[in-house]
Amino acid sequence: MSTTTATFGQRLRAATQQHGPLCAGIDPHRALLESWGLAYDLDGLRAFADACVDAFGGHVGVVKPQSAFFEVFGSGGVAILESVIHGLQEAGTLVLLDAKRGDIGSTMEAYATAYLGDSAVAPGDALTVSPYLGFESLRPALDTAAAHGRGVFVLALTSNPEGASVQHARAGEVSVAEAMVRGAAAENAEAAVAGDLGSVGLVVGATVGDAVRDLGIDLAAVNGPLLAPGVGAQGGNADSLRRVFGDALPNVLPASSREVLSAGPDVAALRARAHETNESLAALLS
Ligand SMILES: O=c1ccn([C@@H]2O[C@H](COP(=O)(O)O)[C@@H](O)[C@H]2O)c(=O)[nH]1
Repeated sequence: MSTTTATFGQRLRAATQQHGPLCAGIDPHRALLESWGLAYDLDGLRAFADACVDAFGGHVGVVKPQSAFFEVFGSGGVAILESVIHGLQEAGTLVLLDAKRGDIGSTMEAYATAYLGDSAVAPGDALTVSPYLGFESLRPALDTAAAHGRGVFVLALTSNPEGASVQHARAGEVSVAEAMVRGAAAENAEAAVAGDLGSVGLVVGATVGDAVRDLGIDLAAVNGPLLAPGVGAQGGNADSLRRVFGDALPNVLPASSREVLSAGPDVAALRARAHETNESLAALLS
């Protein structure tokens, strides 16, 4: 008897239909820990992480821990990141690990195994990846994710102003960003035929203004989730999401870290902020 595993795209669609589109970030900055009255050390990191898991687990569809803020504490920080991933998943929340990995074949294979394989210590449901060694260099992550019902989010038009110098550049006929759109759309073609959301997403910042229009990019053609960081602290809001995404708004996963996290340390207040943000985003995207 064969069993079928739901794809990441299917799981993500179900999660956002249940809870709303917000992707809540967990970014334990020093300033945030201190504003919560926590020390910037492993104990403070653990307390911060536990509060986020309590507040978001089972209440937010998808959560994005930023790996760097855990890695900075060494192996103890990585262990806390692993417990965050397990805690959220046990509560039924999808985890998009923001680690932006990207390398050549054998090394990319190791990253794919480490973050997306079934033998990984704490595999995310999806991983952010950097395509600047070429879209096809991501093949091990694309294939490992697909084989295990997981997803990847490929950087396309990042929210930082410096990104344009690389991502708007032309590579032959098309911009670098458009090449990522084409790559993701090809990976999602089968899901599109089945009427499902694909499992290969793109990262397109909420702050990129008219770049999508100016570069002639059709984001709806991706048929995959569009992670939109930059909501809140970086200045992105409902108007900017409309301006950037247009027809592709239904596939947008707006991401916000500092704006949501600033409601802590009280778990109920943090959860309430996530609910309010989700409600206003759901009204925008519906
Ligand atoms: O283009 C990108 C890609 C990733 N990020 C990440 O998202 C969060 C944003 O945090 P805020 O506090 O909501 O500004 C952070 O982890 C970034 O590394 C991004 O901002 N832009």
